[in-house]
Amino acid sequence: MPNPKHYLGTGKLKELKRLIQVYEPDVVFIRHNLTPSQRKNLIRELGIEIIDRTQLILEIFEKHAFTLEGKLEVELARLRYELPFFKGKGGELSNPGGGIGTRGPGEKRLELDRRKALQRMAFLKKELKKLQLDRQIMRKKRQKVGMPLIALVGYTNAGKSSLMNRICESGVLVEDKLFSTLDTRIRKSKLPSGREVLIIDTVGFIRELPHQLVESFRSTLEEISYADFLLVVVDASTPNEDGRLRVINETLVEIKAADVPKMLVFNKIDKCTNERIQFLEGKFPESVFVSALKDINIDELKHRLDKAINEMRERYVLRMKIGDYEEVLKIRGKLEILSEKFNGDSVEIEYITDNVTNKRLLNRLKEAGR
Ligand SMILES: Nc1nc2c(ncn2[C@@H]2O[C@H](COP(=O)(O)OP(=O)(O)OP(=O)(O)O)[C@@H](O)[C@H]2O)c(=O)[nH]1
Ligand SMILES: [Mg+2]
Repeated sequence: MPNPKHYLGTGKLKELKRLIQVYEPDVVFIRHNLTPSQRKNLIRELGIEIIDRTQLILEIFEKHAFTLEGKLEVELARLRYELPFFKGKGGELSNPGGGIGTRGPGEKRLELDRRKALQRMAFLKKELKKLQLDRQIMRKKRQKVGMPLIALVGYTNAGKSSLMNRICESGVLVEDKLFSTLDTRIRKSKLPSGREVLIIDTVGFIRELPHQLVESFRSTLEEISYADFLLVVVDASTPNEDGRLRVINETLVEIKAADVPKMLVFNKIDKCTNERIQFLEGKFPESVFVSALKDINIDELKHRLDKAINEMRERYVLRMKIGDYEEVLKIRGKLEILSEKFNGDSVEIEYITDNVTNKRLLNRLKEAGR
């Protein structure tokens, strides 16, 4: 049972004090989430900076916030996290000058900070709303361009960014105005069949992401659910792949991306023994084994990706007004039409296509307000 005052029990606290005396660290990291008062009490008790899980994760996200939206999200999350620290003790702040608890200058400052923080948070929320709209527009433009969007997902340090560099044309960022300067994590790649795809790098999943943080980064993570295909990147050289895969799948469910078709990519095989690779191959026969660093099997990965995207072909039936049929005919070449049934002012068509094209078609019809 964690001690409510310090989080650590008296014995642990004593031990920690001794360790601090011996090693004189600059900071102590607690691998759990502390309440503001626990952190305050610990800092007071130990006389040293204390960092808890949420703070550490915030730092990681800060490091990864390439986009304006990401940066604002991190700032908002940090303020949300820090807000309770601005609070004074038991009601003193809400009862200015009253009774025993006359406020000192320090508390006044705290109240000021708190008000400022709340103002800033309101501002950030407003800005984020605007950016979300921009993102929607961006997404629509991207769909019009018609390239499938492939997201690299997985744990931090699995090698997603390295893999992205390998798969994509020599470091060219997709800087087309279409994608705006907001999102520089998207790059273009040409697969062996000549099909062009967009690859998006994402922030690594972190185990037991604190709930308030999932909330804060929802829009960044949600982008994954709009991808047409996921490459789930796993570091093959570290054990417990099952645990990591479970967390990845749970996170994908949480961000509503569980239904996106995906392929498992084991990276860093240059660091693995042959036995380890054989073991994983036996366990995950559908996956691809690569080394982004040593450029092993990257061509194979591209071929498999090509094939997977082409195979996402299914049979669809769509009924619509005859007037809307022109939208369908615009991309007729990409549809294998099996039948057309005209009935009054509507038409029912049955066709086969890949689901990227189909999704795009449905979006077009939706956009046209139909
Ligand atoms: N040995 C080996 N190291 C690799 C390989 N791929 C990536 N790395 C190393 O692994 C580390 C992490 O690689 P990144 O590409 O930054 O990993 P990431 O998944 O983008 O990490 P986050 O952005 O933090 O989520 C770097 O030091 C890479 O050089 C590989 O195939 N083999
Ligand atoms: Mg990365």
